[in-house]
Parts: sequence; structure tokens; C-alpha cells
Amino acid sequence: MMENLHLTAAPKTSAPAFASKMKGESVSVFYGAKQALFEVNLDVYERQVTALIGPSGCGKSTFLRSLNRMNDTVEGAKVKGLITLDGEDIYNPQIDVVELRARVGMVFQKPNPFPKSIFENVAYGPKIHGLAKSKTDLEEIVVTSLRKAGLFQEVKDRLHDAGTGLSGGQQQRLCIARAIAVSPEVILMDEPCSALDPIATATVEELIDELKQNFTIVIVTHSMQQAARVSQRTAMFHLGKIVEVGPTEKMFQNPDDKRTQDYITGRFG
Ligand SMILES: Nc1ncnc2c1ncn2[C@@H]1O[C@H](COP(=O)(O)OP(=O)(O)OP(=O)(O)O)[C@@H](O)[C@H]1O
Repeated sequence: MMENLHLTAAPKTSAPAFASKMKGESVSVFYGAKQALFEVNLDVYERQVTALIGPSGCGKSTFLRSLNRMNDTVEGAKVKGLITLDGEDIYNPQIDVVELRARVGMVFQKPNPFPKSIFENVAYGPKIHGLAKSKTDLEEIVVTSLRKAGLFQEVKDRLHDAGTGLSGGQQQRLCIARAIAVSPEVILMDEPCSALDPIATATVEELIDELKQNFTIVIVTHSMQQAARVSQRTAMFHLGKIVEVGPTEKMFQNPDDKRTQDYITGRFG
């Protein structure tokens, strides 16, 4: 009997190569009467960098912002469809949005440190989320986060100086340290290097590459070189839809869709 059972068991299916950390299914976003996204599907794989590319106004930032409900803060914005984090619907009314945004952090285009000290910028999140039990704990979180953001060596002697006094590239790494400090699982980056010079950009790109060991990253970028350098998977948006998604190498060397081909070779956008 046992033998029969064994023989009739379903054939083994190979496990997926990567686990989905976040998943968007049929995601549509409206700003009032205007529809910005049309039934978008995207899997965001754990501990990978996913790049969102496509011409201006195609909905990349809109999709990114729907992954941690930042669109909730936009008057008249409405999200339809399903977005999950570890299989859980993030638009479920039971979800605590503050906690969600700690799990799915965000780094913006323009570095936006608070008008406070470097230390306070990083300590703020852990303080409001009650992550530190003591002053020593808090100091450790701040130092570790600054180290992970590749900034500690540069600022260790001036932790109590204003964050806004740093260079643009340092400010962006401070914002990354601030995002890391609350131990997020996913970090969303909306054109994080567009305000930075090439040297600061290279530093932040190296950092993104390192961060993927511990975090899942989704990045919106207009730079094809950047998408090719930092991401493992790329999704091409066009007029509110994803027209192609796949391994970055394939997307750049041998895309299936003509619109991807045209966009990456600079023929439109
Ligand atoms: N707050 C808003 N209110 C109304 N319409 C908006 C708002 N934000 C974005 N849109 C519209 O939604 C569409 C998608 O915009 P989105 O910013 O997501 O595109 P994008 O691909 O990120 O563009 P870009 O590369 O220029 O940043 C555009 O038509 C834009 O005008």
C-alpha cells in the first residue's frame, strides 16, 4: 500500500529560484478620474534589486509608492488590485500603515534629512518605533546603520552636527542610514542618485549592491547604466503598464519587446 502511494505521488516540481517578497497583482492606480496604472503585475524577489524603468510619466513612481502606501497621502489617489508583503495584503484595513512603512522604507530623489543632527536623523525612527531599550542600544543602532550606509567613517567625529551640513551624496547615504535604522525588509528608492554627482552616484550604487545582501530593493531610475549596474531584475513600464519584465541582463541584451529595445537604446523617452 505504502509503495503504491509512493509510486502515485505527484512528480517533484523544482522550487522557484527566488522567493517573492512583494507581489503586485492587477494593480491599477487612479488620481481622481485619471488612471495612471493599468492592472500591473509584478513579483519583487527577496534580496534582489528590481529596477523600474520607462519613459517619463509611465507610472514607475506611482507603482513604487503603492508598495508602501505612500499614495494614501496623495489626495484623490485610489489603488485597486492586490499588493502583498510576505503574502499579506498591505491594503487590508487591519494593517498599521506606520508599521508597514517601517517594514517597507523609502529613499527619495532629493536627499531630505531632517533639520537635526546626523545622530538624531538616524535615531528618530528607532525611537518612535521603540526599537532601543537604552541609550547604549540606540547609539549602537545609529552607529550600525551609519556603517551599513557606508557613512560612519566620514561622520564619526561630528555625529552631533547638522545632517543638512553634509554633501549631497553624504546626505543621501544619511537618508539610507535613516531608512535602515528601523530594520526594514524592503527599501524603495525613487531615483536616489538623480541629484548626485557621478562620484557620489558611484558610492551610492556600490552601497545598493551591498545592501541587497540584507534587504529587498526596488529602485526607479532614468539611468539605463544604473539599472544595468545595480539590478538583477528589470521591469519596463510604458503608458501605465508593464510591457516586459525579466532578468536585467536579458532585458538589456536581448529584450522581447520592441518598446524595451527602443527605450534602452535611447530611441524614445
Ligand atoms: N499626485 C498626482 N496627481 C495627479 N496625477 C499624478 C500625480 N502623480 C502622478 N500623476 C500622473 O500619473 C502618471 C504617472 O506618473 P508617475 O510619476 O508615476 O510616472 P513616472 O514614470 O514615475 O514619471 P517620471 O519618470 O517622470 O518620474 C503621470 O501621468 C502623472 O502626471
